[in-house]
Amino acid sequence: MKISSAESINAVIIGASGYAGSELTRLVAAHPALALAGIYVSESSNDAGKPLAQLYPRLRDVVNQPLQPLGEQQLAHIKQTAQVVFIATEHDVAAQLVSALHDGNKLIVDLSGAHRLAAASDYERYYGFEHPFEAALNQAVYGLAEWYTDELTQAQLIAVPGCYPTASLLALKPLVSLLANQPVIINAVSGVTGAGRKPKQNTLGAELSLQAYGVFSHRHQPEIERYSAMPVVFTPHLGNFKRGILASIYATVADDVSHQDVEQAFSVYQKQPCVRVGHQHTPAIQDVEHTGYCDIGWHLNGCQLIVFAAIDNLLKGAASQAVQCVNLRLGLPQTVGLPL
Ligand SMILES: NC(=O)C1=CN([C@@H]2O[C@H](COP(=O)(O)OP(=O)(O)OC[C@H]3O[C@@H](n4cnc5c(N)ncnc54)[C@H](OP(=O)(O)O)[C@@H]3O)[C@@H](O)[C@H]2O)C=CC1
Ligand SMILES: CC(=O)N[C@@H](CCC(=O)OP(=O)(O)O)C(=O)O
Repeated sequence: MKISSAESINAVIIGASGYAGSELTRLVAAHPALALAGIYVSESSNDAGKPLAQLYPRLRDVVNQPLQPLGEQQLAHIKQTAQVVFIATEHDVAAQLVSALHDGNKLIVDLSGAHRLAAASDYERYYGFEHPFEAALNQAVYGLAEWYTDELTQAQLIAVPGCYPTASLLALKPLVSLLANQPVIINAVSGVTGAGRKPKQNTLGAELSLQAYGVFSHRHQPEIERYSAMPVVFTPHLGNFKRGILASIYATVADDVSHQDVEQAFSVYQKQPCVRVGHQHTPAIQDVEHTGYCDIGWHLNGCQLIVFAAIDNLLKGAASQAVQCVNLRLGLPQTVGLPL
């Protein structure tokens, strides 16, 4: 798929009323090369027919379209007319949608985890559903934009990384050759929008605190291990704030690794517009909130390396990274339409 300057690409968003989908809708509506051709929720959704701006008043006069129920007829219409389909639904729904829509004529961008792991059996183990379309797992390109740039220019199906893996992998991947053979520890805290808009007991205001969850069992552990090619101990934490992730990563470097070596490793991001790195920096969520940046800070003391990475979970951790990937796929500068 190539575009000329006079042409805009028809893009639809399924799951547009969710936290990730609504951010994505805002970015696509303002994107100079994309035309927002439809926004969808489930067929029986309570929000079907409502303008998106009724749910999110900050989108008044920004997105005027109504949310459409996704029935058979709408699915057939998307199949015939859309050039880019963004999916921001639950993982199992996304897997079914990719299976229904995948035809080689459109770019599918899946923000869920349904195409990030290697084998159908991983989905039974870590996601608790039977994957309907195993062949898609081989075809999907992992959308960590700074690292899979060449692959993304050819992709038909993009698996946008999870929010915790985005922060963790951007911090870890440059370091792989410097680390000693010791487990890497990742402790990451997320704002509550990471859990989605559907109400749940543990996301009620009165229940929120700061608490670990998913100990030794979170589905992002295999995702981080797959794309860093190293064993990690990953522990997510839910915080009592709305958005953002701070990952604190503890690693041991090999005996002869110097400050210059670490500096050199992170210079891989020198020309990357969405990643900002600083020696002895301690990144804060407020500095990346509502932006598509990942801020990284590193500290070396002898062989002990501590790296911090901060992102907005809904942007670099989901919606803006999805747009960054589409920009690469369309041959555009990767920052077009990104909130930087
Ligand atoms: N929140 C985050 O920080 C991140 C989320 N993600 C992933 O993105 C996806 C969306 O997450 P999030 O926005 O938080 O979730 P939400 O629960 O906030 O939104 C889910 C959306 O999907 C819609 N939906 C549900 N079922 C269907 C269906 N059968 N057909 C069409 N639309 C449907 C919902 O609308 P309705 O129910 O009314 O139909 C809603 O619009 C998930 O896979 C999540 O794991 C990835 C990275 C970060
Ligand atoms: C706070 C919170 O609940 N976070 C979510 C992660 C959200 C995310 O990145 O995404 P994927 O589901 O797309 O992998 C969780 O731990 O399940």
